[in-house]
Amino acid sequence: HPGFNFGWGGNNGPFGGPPFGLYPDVYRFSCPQVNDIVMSVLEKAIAKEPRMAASLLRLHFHDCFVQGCDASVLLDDSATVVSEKKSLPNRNSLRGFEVIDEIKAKLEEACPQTVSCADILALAARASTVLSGGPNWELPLGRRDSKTASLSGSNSSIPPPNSTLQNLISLFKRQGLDEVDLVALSGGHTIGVARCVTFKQRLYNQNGNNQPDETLEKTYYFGLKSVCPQSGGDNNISPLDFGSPAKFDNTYFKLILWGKGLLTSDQVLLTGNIGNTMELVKYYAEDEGLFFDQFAKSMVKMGNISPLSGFNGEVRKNCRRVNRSN
Ligand code: HEM
Ligand SMILES: [Ca+2]
Ligand SMILES: [Ca+2]
Repeated sequence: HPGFNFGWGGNNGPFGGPPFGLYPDVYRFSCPQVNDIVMSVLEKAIAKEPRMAASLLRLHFHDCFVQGCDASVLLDDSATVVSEKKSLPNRNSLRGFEVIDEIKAKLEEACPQTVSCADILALAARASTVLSGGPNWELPLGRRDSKTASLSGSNSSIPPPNSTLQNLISLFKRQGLDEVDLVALSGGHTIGVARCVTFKQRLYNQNGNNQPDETLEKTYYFGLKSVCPQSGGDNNISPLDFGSPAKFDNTYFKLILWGKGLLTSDQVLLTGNIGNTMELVKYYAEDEGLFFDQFAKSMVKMGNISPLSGFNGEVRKNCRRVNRSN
């Protein structure tokens, strides 16, 4: 939108946020250093703990799938808010909130009440991808923050790890995302880990017959059993991509071809037998550049799910709570 840069990202005045939807240059005048600040905090955080990149990427996903990308996921319980942090997909699982707080604090110092928490999540997801060796992309900004959260939405909209391919496709479709987006974005599992409780069913009772998932490669299966016993050990963790858990690459797709996808939702992209997801897994396993290009496009698409703009929402001062109305 050249010519539309009026500094609307300021968000302080009566005109609220950008009236023209999201665009990359929103903070050009109001907070030109926004990306540098995000990058510098994350460089340190990820150097200290590589997994933090994965946790932040996932945070943006879990935000966007519930009420859109509005930072609803960051709100704590309060008199008016029932937090999403307690939902089945989120509790004992989502992490990175302190790092988001740190970025927000630095941004409030540099450009008070300007950069929304929803934009911080989108910027942190991109920075995490880049710092892990993945693609960069031009990121539309100008999202505003919600005054509400949806615990029930979080429970119903985020796909569970034992989803069938049909289920995954329909949950993504509800967000305006297609099968290409589903396969590319699942590639986010090229970094990070999952808890035993999220893949245990595959090891011991996939179809209610007390048998493991047949699509699990045998040596991988035995390895997983040692991390994830039939009873107990629910919080033991295993990499989603054991080939390169801290590197953003296409190893995730290669492992799926070899029957070494960790979650049911990973493996069914190959074996689910609907549409062209199998071909897409093969393409991305063969051609990392193709995966990177599509991942970037699909991240922009996911980041555009129902943003609040204009007069809607607010720019929170503290990402964990809504601003006071008086
Ligand atoms: C396709 C449907 C998806 C399902 C069923 C799914 C499920 C899961 C589950 C069960 C975990 C482990 C959580 C835990 O053990 O506490 C996980 C982790 C993760 N997910 Fe997904 N996910 C999906 C899509 C995505 C997407 C679209 C992204 C981002 C683009 C993503 C990024 C991640 C990352 C990076 C982690 C690791 C987090 C960490 O190590 O802290 N996932 N996912
Ligand atoms: Ca949200
Ligand atoms: Ca990897």
